[in-house]
Amino acid sequence: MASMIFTDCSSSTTSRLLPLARNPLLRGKDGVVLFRRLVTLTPPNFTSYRRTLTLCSSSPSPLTHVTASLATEASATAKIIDGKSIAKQIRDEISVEVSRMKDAIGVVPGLAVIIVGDRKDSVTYVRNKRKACESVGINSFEVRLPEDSTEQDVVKFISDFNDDSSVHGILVQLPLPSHMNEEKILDAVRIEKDVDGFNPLNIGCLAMRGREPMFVPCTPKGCIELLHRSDISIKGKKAVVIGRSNIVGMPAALLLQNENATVSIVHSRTPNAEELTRQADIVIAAVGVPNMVKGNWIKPGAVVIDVGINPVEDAKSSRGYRLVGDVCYEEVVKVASAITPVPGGVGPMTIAMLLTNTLISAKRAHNFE
Ligand SMILES: Nc1nc(=O)c2c([nH]1)NC[C@@H]1CN(c3ccc(C(=O)N[C@@H](CCC(=O)O)C(=O)O)cc3)C=[N+]21
Repeated sequence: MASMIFTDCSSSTTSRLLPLARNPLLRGKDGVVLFRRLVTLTPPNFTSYRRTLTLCSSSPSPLTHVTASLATEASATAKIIDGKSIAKQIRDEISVEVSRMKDAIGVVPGLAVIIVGDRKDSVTYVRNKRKACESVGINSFEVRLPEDSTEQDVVKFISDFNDDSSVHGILVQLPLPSHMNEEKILDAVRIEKDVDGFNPLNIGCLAMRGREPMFVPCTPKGCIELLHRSDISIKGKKAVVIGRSNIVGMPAALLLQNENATVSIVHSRTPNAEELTRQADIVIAAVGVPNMVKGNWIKPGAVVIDVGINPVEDAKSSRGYRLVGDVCYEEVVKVASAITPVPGGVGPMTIAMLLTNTLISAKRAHNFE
């Protein structure tokens, strides 16, 4: 018997995406659509959330008597963690602080962003960052260099910003063109202005007990802030981070550990990734694979933070694509107790944390409490 699940977020099995009548797995010999009872390979307590197409019974005949019923068993739905509105709240708090600082000592925080090339997504993010700065009264400086610039060109601008006292944060938009050495360029940013927190010395401090990092990297910091502001306690919880990147997975795991969670990191070479993830009370997914984390990876009642922002083709969207997370939202929303949406989850928080770090940097530079 075919084992199959119909969901809107299946990414791996093409047959799931085919319309029923064209799907050879569901076609009877004579071309009549043959519905089968769908068997899911999930433990019994996971079956309730699944929207299974329960059709016919194990005896397929007579074919003329085909009945289809869409059985949707009622089940709890996760609380949606609204990153967009939490980020707005944070920007409002930053605005207040920026004004207070300006009134008290006449200093306005400044953020410099360097972008090389014209990747559509990078241009969008940089524009969003500029708008966010404007909305809170932070000065923004933007440098856009052509794709064929040299490393020296980029480093020259970084050096100028390093020496400019009106700039408190410097961000080099990633990814850089492939002919550039990313490490070398990022190393040129003074650690006191590295609001991304990517400097290895900074990561070292983040990892060590009793040390204070200069800046906490924005995306992982945004994830933790979402948990705090949603009154989700981390202490003593089992957390799984899926993905081990330098900019999200690894620092996210360090932060969770610092919050006294017991942390596992699951990655592409983890043989039992699903099983480990299923034990977690808190899951942070940061792999960059659309819809990878299915409903049956999640323990009922777990909290799920989806860091993925994967563009997938969508002719219906004006941009020609839409964004999907690393988590199969439609499935997981029925199992988890709380979940972040994509868009509108972690993305806006990343930018809010960038503004926070820029404010922290300006306050530190001027000894302003
Ligand atoms: N040096 C550096 N620092 C970064 O922090 C950095 C970077 N490079 N390179 C690219 C990634 C990605 N990133 C995002 C920020 C905001 C949204 C965001 O606001 N997303 C919106 C949707 C935006 C849209 O609709 O396109 C949302 O999720 O709701 C997404 C992605 C920062 N990054």
